[in-house]
Amino acid sequence: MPKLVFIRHGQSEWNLKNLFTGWVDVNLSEQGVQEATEAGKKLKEAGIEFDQAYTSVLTRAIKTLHIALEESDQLWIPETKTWRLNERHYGALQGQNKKEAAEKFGEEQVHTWRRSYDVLPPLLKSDDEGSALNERRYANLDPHVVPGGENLKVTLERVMPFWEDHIAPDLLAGKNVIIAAHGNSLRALTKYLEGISDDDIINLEMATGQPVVYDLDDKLNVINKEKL
Ligand SMILES: O=C(O)[C@H](O)COP(=O)(O)O
Repeated sequence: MPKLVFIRHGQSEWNLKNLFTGWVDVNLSEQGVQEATEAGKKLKEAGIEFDQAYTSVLTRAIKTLHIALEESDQLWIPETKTWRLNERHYGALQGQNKKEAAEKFGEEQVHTWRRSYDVLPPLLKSDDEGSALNERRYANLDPHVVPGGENLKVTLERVMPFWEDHIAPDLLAGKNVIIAAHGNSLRALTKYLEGISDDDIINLEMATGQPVVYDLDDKLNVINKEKL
């Protein structure tokens, strides 16, 4: 029975400042490093041995993975980084303070932007200097797939090809997999894996730095879910 572990990155510097982050590449805060270290200790205590790691191309998730793996003596395992596991792109909200946005646009609007399944945030234009099109790490992508803002639905749609092509085949081959990613890319995968409805997904939160361990059957149905 394969095990699948999701871990949202530890607290980031922008989580600490309460800023919309999305594809902006910010570092872990001191607390975030601590959370990742704790996560690694818990994985070690639980005796979970991984065969493969996946993460995004964003520093906060990569570092969380490395710290947790090092702490559990598994830094050597194969790992793959992909933009498809990035945080959802928060469009023109990126860099704005979440509390100030709620004062400006209203609590309800901001909650809808943050948690609804299919409402898009205000989009970032492709000629905006903050556009991901200006970043070397996305230079090999077809510019059409580089988003200017995503809702959870679009995030799920860009995560799924990677799940189908890489993660699911590993699990079907019996490998234990860890995915270190982000609040919303992991909410999208959780929705898929647990069959959560478009309405109910609004209530799902991912804690920073907390491993979520799934036992799956040989058809990748969830047998057990445990938060460490
Ligand atoms: O991108 C961000 O701002 C956070 O990592 C996730 O934010 P959210 O909880 O507002 O979706």
